[in-house]
Amino acid sequence: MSNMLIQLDRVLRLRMQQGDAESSYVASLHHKGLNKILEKVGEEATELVLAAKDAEGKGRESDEHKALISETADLWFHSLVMLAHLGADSRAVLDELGRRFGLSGLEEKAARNQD
Ligand SMILES: N=c1c2ncn([C@@H]3O[C@H](COP(=O)(O)OP(=O)(O)OP(=O)(O)O)[C@@H](O)[C@H]3O)c2ncn1[C@@H]1O[C@H](COP(=O)(O)O)[C@@H](O)[C@H]1O
Repeated sequence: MSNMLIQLDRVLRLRMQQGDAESSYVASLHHKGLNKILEKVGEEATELVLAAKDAEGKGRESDEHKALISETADLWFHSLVMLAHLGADSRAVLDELGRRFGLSGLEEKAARNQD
């Protein structure tokens, strides 16, 4: 899975460096700038919340679950475009998740509140 993200990061970076806004959606987003990218991230997050509400109680083969997966992919994709625009990529996010792996969220929160 992370291999797919790393390949996608590479394409997103290339589109930012040399993509044509007329023929590439990613290049067009970079061309429009951070505010447009953030607008898309916000829009996709809202669409995901609505899809998740619709998917509650439905089976994995239902149209609602297919929409849930599709909206999650849209949000991940636009978040990766945002990271690329700001000079970061999915590797840093995967490293952060790796750092957290096995660390209880509640324990981490308790340790933070002691600071
Ligand atoms: N994974 C994606 C991907 N997911 C979603 N999208 C596009 O995201 C866009 C936004 O979705 P919306 O439903 O909001 O569409 P919209 O209403 O037309 O968008 P706006 O007019 O509001 O901008 C759609 O045009 C989708 O096609 C993606 N576009 C590109 N990729 C990947 O990025 C690569 C490079 O893409 P290009 O730069 O277009 O070549 C592709 O090969 C893919 O791997």
